[in-house]
Amino acid sequence: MQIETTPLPGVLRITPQRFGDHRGYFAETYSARKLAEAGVETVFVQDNHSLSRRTATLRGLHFQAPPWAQAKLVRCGRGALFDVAVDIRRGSPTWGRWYGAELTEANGVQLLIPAGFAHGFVSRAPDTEIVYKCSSPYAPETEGALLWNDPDIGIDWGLGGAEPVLSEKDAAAPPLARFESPFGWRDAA
Ligand SMILES: Cc1cn([C@H]2C[C@H](O)[C@@H](COP(=O)(O)OP(=O)(O)O[C@H]3O[C@H](C)C(=O)[C@H](O)[C@H]3O)O2)c(=O)[nH]c1=O
Repeated sequence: MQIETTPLPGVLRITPQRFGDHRGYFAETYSARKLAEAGVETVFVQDNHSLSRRTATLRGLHFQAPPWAQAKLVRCGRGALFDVAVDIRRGSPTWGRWYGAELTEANGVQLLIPAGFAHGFVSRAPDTEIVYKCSSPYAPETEGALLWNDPDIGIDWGLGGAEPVLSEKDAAAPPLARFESPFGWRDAA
């Protein structure tokens, strides 16, 4: 399992080892022991799985506020997606900065996104399935959202001019300028 830092401190890029043979491949997609060896002690309590039927389906930017803030370990189970994390911790030196990576079933790459970051992704193939572990259970009363195409964040989703498929909630999310973050820079997750 390769665990690498990214240009956005706190967000990690994880690539599990794949053992290929004539049948296909095997990979440990989550290992508490290997993450702990790399200093990652996050305890996950819920697995999520969503299917996005159409290419350019965009879900995000979402988070849950404390005390139900969620760190996420994200991977693509089928198809391809571009996964994005945005630092929304007030006072953080990287406030409002984003990092994205292409996660595909073929590359097996994962992102570990700490609590205090908003998360979103856009599908890059039909019938794309995202699978991710969360460090807190679903708490809808603490859910928040940030506008996916806020120019002050400036995410390049790689849409190539395609109109994204959005939920009503996501289309109406506030931009950073009108956003009250529940996260402080040094808040515990
Ligand atoms: C997130 C969640 C949702 N639900 C139910 C609530 C709705 O009836 C239905 C769809 O929920 P939603 O439209 O919020 O799903 P997404 O737009 O994919 O939201 C997720 O997308 C971004 C990328 C995330 O990182 C979050 O996990 C989450 O916000 O699933 C649950 O029952 N449990 C849950 O943990």
